[in-house]
Amino acid sequence: MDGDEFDPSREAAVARDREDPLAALRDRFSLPDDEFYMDGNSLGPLSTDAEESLARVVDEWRELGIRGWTDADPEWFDYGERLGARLAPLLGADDDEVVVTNSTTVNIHTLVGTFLDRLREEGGPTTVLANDLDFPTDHYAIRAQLRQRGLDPDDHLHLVESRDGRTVEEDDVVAALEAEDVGIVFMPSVLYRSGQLLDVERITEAAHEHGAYAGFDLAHSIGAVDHDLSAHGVDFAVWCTYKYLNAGPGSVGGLYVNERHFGTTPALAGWWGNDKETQFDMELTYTPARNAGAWQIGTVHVLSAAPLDGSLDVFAETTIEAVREKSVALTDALIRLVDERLPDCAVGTPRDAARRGGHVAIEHPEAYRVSLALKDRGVVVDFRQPNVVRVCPAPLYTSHADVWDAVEILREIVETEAYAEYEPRGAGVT
Ligand SMILES: Cc1ncc(COP(=O)(O)O)c(C=O)c1O
Ligand SMILES: Nc1ccccc1C(=O)C[C@H](N)C(=O)O
Repeated sequence: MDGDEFDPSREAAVARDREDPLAALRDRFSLPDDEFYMDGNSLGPLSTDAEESLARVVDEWRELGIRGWTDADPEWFDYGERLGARLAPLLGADDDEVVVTNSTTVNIHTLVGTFLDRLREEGGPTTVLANDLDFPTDHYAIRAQLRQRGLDPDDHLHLVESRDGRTVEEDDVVAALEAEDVGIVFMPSVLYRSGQLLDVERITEAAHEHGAYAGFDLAHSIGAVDHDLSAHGVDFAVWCTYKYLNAGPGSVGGLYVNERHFGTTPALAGWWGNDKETQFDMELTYTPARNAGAWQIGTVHVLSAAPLDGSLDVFAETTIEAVREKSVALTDALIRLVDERLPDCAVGTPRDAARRGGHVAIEHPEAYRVSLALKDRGVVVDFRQPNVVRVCPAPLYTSHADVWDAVEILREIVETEAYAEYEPRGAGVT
């Protein structure tokens, strides 16, 4: 972050918005005028485009019934592959390396399982390297896959430990690869709490130098950060589509498999991953598709994939590089405003844009109650244990003025201790 010439005034924020090439896209989203929606890193908002693509499938279901598999436009039979190809430019991948299928967690199961099986065949180490700040579901899935192969997860899941409780040093990932026999490095692109962006290229290179496979959970970067998975030689990746891709609650996830692994038998096989040419021959022998589609399991979830189709029409009006550029500008402004105006809060997100994803972790000892006070005042954010308010100025629908106004509301809550009126945290979704 350059230390110079940031004008913290609201007028300057409005002036930045006037120069914003993405400003018009905001109108595509259903967002109340009196609300600041800063939780798109958890659940993106509805766009008219997503609503239309969902309505289209419902109409086709009504009008075509079973014929929709072949006669719908687009046909449902290869809905997952087609959406995968539409996502490929956001990932720096070839069309057939990407498929929209399953949930992130299921995709971790099948891909970590697949590469553990490969390692066994190759006689490599069946150990997975993750980190101690991961989103829990990643560990649950990895540990379950190890257990299913008779491997003790306490011995076979190794964790890189964070030095500061916020970030993971790539140097420590490399050091772990040097010190231990690792079979699979599985890391997030962006840490869900602090928003740190890890160096996917460096981790992949280091993994390969040490004979390990490199897989990534892109849940917090897809749609906000540009990727170059194929150029970096990443082995596999997974993500969800309900955050920055705005495809709706529980929308279908996605996965990437590098083309050099095509033909590998998926750990969780099912007929939807069979070669499309022979799928309806109903052979009892499974023939994996020669593309990422092989990692599908059962029938494509057309209704919960449909909103993504429309959502990608919004992305098609810009480039992921332009989206990333605006995202960096917004998070930069947010961090500077917190520094300038909120002396009682700390920023838990790296200040170097190259190490930052699309959201900012604002730390305060009363973060939970602060998040409730913010929501009550129309600033939709979330709280993450133990002291983080996550604020996500998602670039497709957030302006610099929104960021300025949200910081002002936060300043007032913190300065007047307005959070004191709220109950401490109990159970439930935060
Ligand atoms: C890094 C990460 N992985 C996975 C998930 C969730 O996976 P799923 O969509 O399977 O619930 C989340 C958020 O819920 C996440 O932040
Ligand atoms: N899928 C959800 C369902 C309900 C509430 C939150 C989520 C999230 O996605 C949380 C998010 N992954 C996080 O980074 O905390």
